[in-house]
Amino acid sequence: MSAIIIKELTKKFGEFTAVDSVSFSVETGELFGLLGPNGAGKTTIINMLTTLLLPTAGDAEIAGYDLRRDPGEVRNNIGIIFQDPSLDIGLTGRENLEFHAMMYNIGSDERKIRIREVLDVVGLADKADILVENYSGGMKRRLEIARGLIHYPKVLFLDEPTLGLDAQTRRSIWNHIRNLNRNYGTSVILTTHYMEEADYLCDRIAIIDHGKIIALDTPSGLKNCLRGDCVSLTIEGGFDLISAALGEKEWVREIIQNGEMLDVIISDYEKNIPYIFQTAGNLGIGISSINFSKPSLEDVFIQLTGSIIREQEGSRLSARRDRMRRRMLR
Ligand SMILES: Nc1ncnc2c1ncn2[C@@H]1O[C@H](COP(=O)(O)OP(=O)(O)OP(=O)(O)O)[C@@H](O)[C@H]1O
Repeated sequence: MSAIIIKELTKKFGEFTAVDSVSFSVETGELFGLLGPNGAGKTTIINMLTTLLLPTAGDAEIAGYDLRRDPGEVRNNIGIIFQDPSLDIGLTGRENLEFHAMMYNIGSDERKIRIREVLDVVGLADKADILVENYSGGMKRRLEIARGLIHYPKVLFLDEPTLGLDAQTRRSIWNHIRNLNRNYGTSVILTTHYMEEADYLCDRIAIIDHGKIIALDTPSGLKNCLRGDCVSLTIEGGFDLISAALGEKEWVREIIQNGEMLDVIISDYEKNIPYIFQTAGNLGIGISSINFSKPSLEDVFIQLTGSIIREQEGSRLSARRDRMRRRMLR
């Protein structure tokens, strides 16, 4: 059964189309990612699916309930963790959870059980009685996740769950999201513009740009659509010899010489890389350095949109990595 079914969902703000006839389904128990740059339309999709925003056109079913006909039942069956923190920092973690559980009419005994349970899921049991104003950014995020779980939602929406957090905290949040998905079977739909996050966490990813889905697949399915892995060798001469020898192999897709470097685009590198060494050795060609890169989701995004995710435009990639990437994408 599908946790979410979306049919041609559209949102216009005046003349501007923020979400343009988007259709996809999320299976029960799936961890599904909406990946795209700032302004792509991810939050607008989440806001429509969580009944915060009326669609201009299209339909959706969430946890078996129709978005337009049963918005109340949709709300009862979902949890939402927003981009902007919405905790009461003057209360303790436990008090925040108490308050939220009461809003869902969860009785006092059951409340205690559930609060203990969700605190365990996010690893905050020993910090529950500290004021939230003394929590770190990562702890606040984890408390928000715990709060979103308190009424046992069938579907959990996470809008940029690790925005602005450091790498270590981000990884810890990822593990908590994975655990709750595995242990509770909660279907999760999250938005992110972090490629690594989508790759690490999601069973499937929809890449969104300018309000449209431009690709939808598993992370490996998305990456496999590219040309192959790039092995970049620095060798001391013998380019023609080694190119001819490697060029006979069916797993070699392309060989490009660039100064002292030879870029070999191959499939199945784990299996085939020893053969490259062996060939060079047999021909008496010395390899002074070797570099290897697999296609990343960022490469997929570049191929699909012709640009890197806009937030990352400022970060400079090394010339070599850039060059290798272009080889893989051609
Ligand atoms: N209430 C609104 N009125 C007018 N335009 C809006 C409104 N809400 C969003 N938009 C526009 O719709 C587009 C999609 O915005 P949205 O917030 O969904 O993008 P996003 O992919 O979630 O980006 P981010 O990663 O920055 O959150 C943007 O161009 C945004 O400016």
